[in-house]
Amino acid sequence: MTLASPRPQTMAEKILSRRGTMTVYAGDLAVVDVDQVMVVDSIAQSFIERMQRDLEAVPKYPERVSIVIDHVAPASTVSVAQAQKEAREYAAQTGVRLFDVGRGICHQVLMEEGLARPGWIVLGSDSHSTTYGAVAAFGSGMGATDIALAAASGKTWLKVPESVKVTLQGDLRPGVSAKDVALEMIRLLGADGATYQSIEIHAGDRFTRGERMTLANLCVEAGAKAGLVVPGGEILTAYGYDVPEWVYPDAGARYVREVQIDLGALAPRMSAPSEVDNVHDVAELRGLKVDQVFIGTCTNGRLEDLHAAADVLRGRRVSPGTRLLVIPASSEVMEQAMEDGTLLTLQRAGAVLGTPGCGPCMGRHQGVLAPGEVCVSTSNRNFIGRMGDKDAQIYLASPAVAAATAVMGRVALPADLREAV
Ligand SMILES: CC(C)[C@H](C(=O)O)[C@@H](O)C(=O)O
Ligand code: SF4
Repeated sequence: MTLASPRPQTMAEKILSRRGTMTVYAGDLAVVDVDQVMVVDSIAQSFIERMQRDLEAVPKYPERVSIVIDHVAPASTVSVAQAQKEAREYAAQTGVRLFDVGRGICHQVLMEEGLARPGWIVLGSDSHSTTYGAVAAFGSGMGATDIALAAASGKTWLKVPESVKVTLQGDLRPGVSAKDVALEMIRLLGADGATYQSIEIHAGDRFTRGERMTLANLCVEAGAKAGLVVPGGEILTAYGYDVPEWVYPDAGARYVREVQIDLGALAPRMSAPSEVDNVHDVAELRGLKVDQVFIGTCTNGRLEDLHAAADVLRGRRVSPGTRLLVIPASSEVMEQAMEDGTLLTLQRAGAVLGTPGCGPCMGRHQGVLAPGEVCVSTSNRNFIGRMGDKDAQIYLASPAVAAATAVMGRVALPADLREAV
């Protein structure tokens, strides 16, 4: 650890300095208190084994540990059902929180439950834990062993990451969304372009909490350790968060790389197989025949995403020969979408609605792809074999583009539908 000095700090350095109780810079090893530890169903068995067999420990602060049954929920096989049963029993014995089948995707649930807050350090057994950066929390994914150590001790150690500064300028044109910005960011940085770095996104007061989640979520696709969206204006306080002064990066902080994105110049984007940074304008891929469209996930399964899809699908039908799966990110999202009629609009358009959770995002159940099939998904990964067969192809896009594609049965922009009427 470096002795206190006046050198300006990045947001990651600020948060890992823990409210100014110490002063750390990129490259330092920091031992920090962890505010929340999150364990997903798929990792729960190894987590429990590490805790009980290797560490012979119980969670030091049970209220700081959450288990979420989301990736394969409801269970698809006997062994999955058994693992989930053990996770429930473990939660009952130790007093850690358990969010069971149907509550939703881990990152969405933690956010809704207020278990990620500005300045917090949140570790998850899931790579997309960078999502918590949406509310200025240092969120990071770790493996079962590190997660178990954090649960047992209430602390973790990590090397303070270098930071990349991404500055968003101007205003988005109509029809262009935070997902398009996120895909463009990954293209600019490259799939390994920010390995073990913190991506610090300067977005001003643009973007809702959900949109900020989309941006922070994709950061791990550039290899980032964390993705921190700097709170701008009153945006987070409007959601009821208390934003302490010490989370903000200092002017003059040191970045390893700086990138600007001119929002006004951005058109709807699409990531083509089989790397997330293979990003093109949707217009270039227009017309490609699509078998399945999936709207959901921790990237784009929120109410505003379902609204964007319903706006396109209202009064229209999914193309015969194309399947549209819609899976709300959480039970809260599902309830709101029921109340305001969004789900009815989607159902009437021919969508197949699923239980809140990860759905087919990582190819475990509820919509895996056959060889040769093409899927447009609002998720964050299009690797070979990600959603089923290795010869299936996945294109990543925004909910509006996904919805337009479902109507046309081919890659399309919402504007193409208006022309087709
Ligand atoms: C199952 C889980 C560990 C995995 C992850 O780490 O991200 C999954 O959520 C994914 O998106 O690939
Ligand atoms: S929705 Fe997809 S990316 Fe998100 S946590 Fe689930 S499997 Fe991972």
